Amino acid sequence: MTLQIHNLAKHYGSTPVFANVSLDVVPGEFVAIVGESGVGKSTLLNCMAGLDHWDQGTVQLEGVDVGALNEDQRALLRREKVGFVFQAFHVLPHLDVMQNVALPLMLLGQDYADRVQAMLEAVGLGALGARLPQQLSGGQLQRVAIARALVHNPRLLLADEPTGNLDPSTAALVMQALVQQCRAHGTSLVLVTHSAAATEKADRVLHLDTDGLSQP
Ligand SMILES: Nc1ncnc2c1ncn2[C@@H]1O[C@H](COP(=O)(O)OP(=O)(O)OP(=O)(O)O)[C@@H](O)[C@H]1O
Repeated sequence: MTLQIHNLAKHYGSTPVFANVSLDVVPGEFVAIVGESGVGKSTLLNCMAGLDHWDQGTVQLEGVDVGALNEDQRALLRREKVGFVFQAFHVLPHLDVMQNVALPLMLLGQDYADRVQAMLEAVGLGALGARLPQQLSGGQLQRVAIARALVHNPRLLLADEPTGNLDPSTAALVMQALVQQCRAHGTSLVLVTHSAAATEKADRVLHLDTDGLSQP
């Protein structure tokens, strides 16, 4: 199992965000999570990556109990096993496209030249490696983020509203690249979104509300 969440509950102070969240994600599966604004979708995604703390329940990533790890151990697990794609792209402006995509491999101390170029070609950016982010369109920037998120072959990719800043046709191309690359790498994908179009290729669509995840 790539991800196992059991009975997760989270509060901010005395305000409950969600409770009773349980989810199993198998290798290569694409799960989309939808739900009203403010219901805790981003918070749940952050808990999956051990970036946020929860009050009750367990999160296991590839069989590792994330709640039992200290911050350094969580960071290491994340670096090896998880990739992220966010709405706001989060590419580093002073690094060129190749350097941005190489970052996860550099942090892991792995060889990157061939792998980065292959990843850029896979998302249709093979000729743009030397460009700076400011010289790219929104759709191209998000494809850089996808290449960077998958370059180290993580087991789980967490995508938080990855098409939120894109027009519908660019959004469709970005989702196609995201799903295609996850499938090609056997990477499980958990996507949080408001976009019905973005959920189209999902194996499962789940609805988050204050009392957990359910089929919509
Ligand atoms: N650091 C924080 N301190 C207190 N409350 C917070 C904090 N971060 C988020 N919240 C609250 O927790 C709830 C869940 O936020 P979250 O961003 O996870 O929701 P979401 O479902 O992803 O929303 P959206 O769809 O609008 O992005 C919201 O009510 C938000 O106001």
